[in-house]
Amino acid sequence: MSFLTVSKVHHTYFSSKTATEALQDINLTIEKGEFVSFIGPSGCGKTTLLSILAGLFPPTAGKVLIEEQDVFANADLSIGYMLQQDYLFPWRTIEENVTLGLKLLKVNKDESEKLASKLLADVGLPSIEKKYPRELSGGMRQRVALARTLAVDPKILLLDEPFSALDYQSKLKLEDLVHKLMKEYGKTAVLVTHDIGEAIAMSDRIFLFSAKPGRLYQTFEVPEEVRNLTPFEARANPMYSSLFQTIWKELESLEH
Ligand SMILES: Nc1ncnc2c1ncn2[C@@H]1O[C@H](COP(=O)(O)OP(=O)(O)OP(=O)(O)O)[C@@H](O)[C@H]1O
Repeated sequence: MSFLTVSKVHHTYFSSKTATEALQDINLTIEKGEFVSFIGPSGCGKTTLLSILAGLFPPTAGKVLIEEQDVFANADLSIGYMLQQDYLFPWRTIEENVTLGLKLLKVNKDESEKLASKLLADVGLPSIEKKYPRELSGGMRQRVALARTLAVDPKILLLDEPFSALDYQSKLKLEDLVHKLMKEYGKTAVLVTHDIGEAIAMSDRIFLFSAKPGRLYQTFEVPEEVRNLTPFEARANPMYSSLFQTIWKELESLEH
């Protein structure tokens, strides 16, 4: 049995006047510890599927199971979400932001603060516990958001374009960091991105979706040689360039 199974998922958004079919018959599996990306033309349903994986709403039809449990029916399945915006609370210190989820889980204060310090060091931000979000750069704030997400030890991390608001250098650095930590912590992750290069550099597999309605069009396996490199190093590998060309052409054919 796979770690995560998406089975016969359809989703239609209904309003009083219209029905928009966002996803049609999506079937896929993700293994434990795998890093996968969802890519595809705008409107192909990437965010809709990620929201369904997060259990935010149920699909119109079909099921999503994590370790054989329905994600929508089991609110206690711990799922980490990282978005384009960091959503840090400005009036709370960095430590308070990182430990917020732990507080809800009733972890004691000493233990939470110890974990926050370790995670902040892991994301390359030691000794900033007592600072406030306004004192940090965008890249630093996203690192804090990553520490906050990891603090609750989620079974899976759902990453919805978490690097897209950053400048290019910060984006590359954060990609390397997320990639390294996901491997170190043995986490399963799903990344939604518009950036083919980012998908190849970070993932084990890439799911390409077509639009109107969103269907799973093709799956690409990233060659092992590329997977064994950091995202930064991967970009200089000839196999990366070759896969980039292939996916680019497929994506272009879907957009015309
Ligand atoms: N809340 C909603 N109500 C109605 N229709 C919606 C809603 N959210 C998304 N849609 C529609 O569902 C389809 C899929 O949208 P979704 O945002 O999942 O695609 P996406 O691939 O993430 O797009 P993008 O790459 O532009 O972010 C689109 O046609 C969109 O207009």
